[in-house]
Amino acid sequence: MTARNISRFWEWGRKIICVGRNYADHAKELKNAIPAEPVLFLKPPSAYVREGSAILVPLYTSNLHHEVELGVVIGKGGTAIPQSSAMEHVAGYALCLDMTARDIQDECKSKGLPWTLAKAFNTSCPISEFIPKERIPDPGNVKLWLKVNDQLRQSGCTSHMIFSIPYLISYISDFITLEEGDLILTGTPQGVSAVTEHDELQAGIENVITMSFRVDRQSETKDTYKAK
Ligand SMILES: O=C([O-])CC(=O)C(=O)O
Ligand SMILES: [Mg+2]
Repeated sequence: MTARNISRFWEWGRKIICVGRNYADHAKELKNAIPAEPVLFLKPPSAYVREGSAILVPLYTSNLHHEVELGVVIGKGGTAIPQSSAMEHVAGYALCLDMTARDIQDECKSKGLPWTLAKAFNTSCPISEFIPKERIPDPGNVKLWLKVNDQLRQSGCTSHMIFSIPYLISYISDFITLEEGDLILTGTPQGVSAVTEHDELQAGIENVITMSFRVDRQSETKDTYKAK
């Protein structure tokens, strides 16, 4: 048996914990209140998609949005981790997209239902290569950007996060035990917008990494989700 390698964390089948509304400009563009505590939701490991494969638009949405986010890869698990030692639990980072079926999310919000079908579908979590911790000495001050068909749509800096990475690790681990190989998506800055099939997405962490994905339509005709 070969040893597991954290640089292929997406193969481990661990949790993807997402933070929402962590940038005031994005909360504002969707007319959401600035949260007093982090807003959390989950994606399953089946949401991962790697460069070379396409992001598939679910058949039930007509408004699939991109959200570029810094991902934090957990290297050492823990429960009730204090903020002061939170960074010792980080193995590295990944550039991530939190693909969101915005129309479905709006509907779930209005009905008071969970966001699962809006956020957790197959290919809803495109990720870059693993970025070792040393390559981002200050994760609280990196620039994220995203282009659709060469047009800049999102450009933000992690210094504008409402809740810092140590705060998020500490907060989450009070409720959900963090395990080696878990990924935390830290929220998106403003500029989210719709993508459709044949679009080309490019995203980057300035001076660290870039990645690209194409968008395709789901080929199956099975559409079991009934919105009405
Ligand atoms: O769907 C949303 O707007 C919440 C979210 O994921 C984010 O802010 O990154
Ligand atoms: Mg998000």
